[in-house]
Amino acid sequence: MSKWTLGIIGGSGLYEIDGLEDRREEKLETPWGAPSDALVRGRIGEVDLVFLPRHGKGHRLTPTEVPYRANIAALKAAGVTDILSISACGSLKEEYVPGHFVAADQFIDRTFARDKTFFGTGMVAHVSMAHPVCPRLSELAAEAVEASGATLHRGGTYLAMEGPQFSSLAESKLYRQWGCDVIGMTAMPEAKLAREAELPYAILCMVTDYDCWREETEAVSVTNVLEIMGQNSAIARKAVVKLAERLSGTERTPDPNGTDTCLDYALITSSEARDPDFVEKLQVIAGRAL
Ligand SMILES: CSC[C@H]1O[C@H](OP(=O)(O)O)[C@H](O)[C@@H]1O
Ligand SMILES: Nc1ncnc2[nH]cnc12
Repeated sequence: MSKWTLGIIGGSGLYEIDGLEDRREEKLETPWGAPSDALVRGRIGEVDLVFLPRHGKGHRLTPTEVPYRANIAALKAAGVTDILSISACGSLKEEYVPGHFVAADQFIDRTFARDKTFFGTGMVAHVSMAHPVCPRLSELAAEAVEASGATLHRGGTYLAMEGPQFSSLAESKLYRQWGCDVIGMTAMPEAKLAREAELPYAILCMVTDYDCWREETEAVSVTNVLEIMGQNSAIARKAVVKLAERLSGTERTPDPNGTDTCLDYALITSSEARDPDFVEKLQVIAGRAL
């Protein structure tokens, strides 16, 4: 039976998860350097979990400094089958109230100072990002949040900005006009790299603020983000436990959208033109398809 190994990337305010049996820490190096921190491994029921705090313990890394490639490569090397990201975000919609959760399913990538691909000279690949989120994992995560007592919105567009400064009023209004629902600084290129590593990816956004567009509300600041997160990170941690319990003992069938094998249709460089050293470097994330 094929088992689930859940990778959990914890964002701002989520530097640990609960309920892990056989908890142990593992320091890993990848061809793209070290991940944000040691991987925390353990088990809930029959599901293996691998947790990684995105900004490192103590929140040391800015959204630009997060080693996204090393993080995804480390999770892949650890045998993760699916990734759930948990991220703090601002609301761009009246009805997405601080304290609510959003299982976003689309992204607009406005980041510009990050390495966004594992591929390059000697090995070119173009994966599809039409549907960047795994609907199966997203639905399971949504149910786990609801079972933990929080309000959850299914679907939504996440605007990924570079940061680390928050948006100007003009930007915030523009993103609302674009139809975006939430704003954050980290889901890109994380979701793109997960796809390149053939790892289904879903995201739970914890709404912490109304960014700066809402006239009757004070503009976002770290103080109000931390306050709301303090009240809600317990729900996120509870949801992770419920998700693992729900998956425990169930077979992990192949991803319905084909992410497990998406490189079969994405690699374009002919065998003779591939750079052997680069192919070797890619083994950890793309070995199945090379
Ligand atoms: C602490 S407010 C800004 C910070 O919070 C979010 O982090 P994450 O996505 O890792 O939860 C946002 O993206 C910014 O990095
Ligand atoms: N308003 C906001 N903008 C960007 N990232 C955020 N993370 C939490 N709130 C945010």
